[in-house]
Amino acid sequence: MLRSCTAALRTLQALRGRREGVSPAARDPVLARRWFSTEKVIPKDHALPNPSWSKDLRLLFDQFMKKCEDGSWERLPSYKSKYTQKSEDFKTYFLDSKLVKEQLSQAQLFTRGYEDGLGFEYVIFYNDDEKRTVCLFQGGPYLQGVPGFLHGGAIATMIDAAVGMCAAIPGGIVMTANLNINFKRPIPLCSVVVINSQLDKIEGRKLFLSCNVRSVDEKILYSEATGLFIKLDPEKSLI
Ligand SMILES: CCCCCC/C=C\CCCCCCCC(=O)SCCNC(=O)CCNC(=O)[C@H](O)C(C)(C)COP(=O)(O)OP(=O)(O)OC[C@H]1O[C@@H](n2cnc3c(N)ncnc32)[C@H](O)[C@@H]1OP(=O)(O)O
Repeated sequence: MLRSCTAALRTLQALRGRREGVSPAARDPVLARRWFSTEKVIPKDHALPNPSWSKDLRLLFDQFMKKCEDGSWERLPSYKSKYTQKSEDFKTYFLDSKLVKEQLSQAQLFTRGYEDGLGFEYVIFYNDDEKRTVCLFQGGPYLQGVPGFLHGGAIATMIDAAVGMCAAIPGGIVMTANLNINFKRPIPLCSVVVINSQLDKIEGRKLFLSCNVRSVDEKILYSEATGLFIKLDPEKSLI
């Protein structure tokens, strides 16, 4: 069975421990054909070490992989994502789903758009009991802002992605409504930082999260953030 289209959502669903509604394959014959085809497309999981990873990043990765052994933590795979199950679910929120499908077939995840080591190198781990994620992030040379330091937009992007995953696992289909960041210290280019995200509360469709970005030795607090994510209303179109 074809797995490439479903990997991202399956991970989320598995972590959430439940499946909701009718399967998209049951609704979409094209997707169903793809799922049941014998063709095997194995997408590259980018949340794994590559030669550009620094010693710091590898050491932290190994430490968290150890924590995964008893099941308390889970490494979240990450794909450039041509056309994923998540896209399929999002499709229902757009008016012209055919057009969106064509566009999505070309789309790539923003944070995975660079060659290894040049942009966003990261891996996210999730702890379901504590409803929190830890993102290990090494920002490459193409993310420069002030010379020698990471661009604030790149930091915001990575915070959004990390906090977003922390919201999406319990919340399902969510979008960022508000992201508030205090940049306290500049992050040196190519250094490794740890982005800790925490789900604080859920009120109806609203998920409130907080986040901090620290150095590997935890001595430097680079940024702090809060985020509001909204679970999308299936009755409302996004556009
Ligand atoms: C993130 C999951 C992805 C999982 C996929 C895995 C793969 C890869 C991972 C990548 C992770 C990337 C993460 C990136 C996430 C993003 O950046 S999303 C892009 C940026 N965000 C947007 O473009 C959203 C634009 N806004 C909207 O579309 C809408 O405002 C909304 C959908 C957010 C909410 O609209 P609607 O559903 O109509 O809700 P409302 O009725 O308006 O509001 C509901 C309640 O929320 C309160 N609220 C809404 N917005 C705000 C706000 N900005 N601040 C404070 N409160 C807000 C609103 O008052 C309502 O509250 P009550 O119910 O009345 O109490």
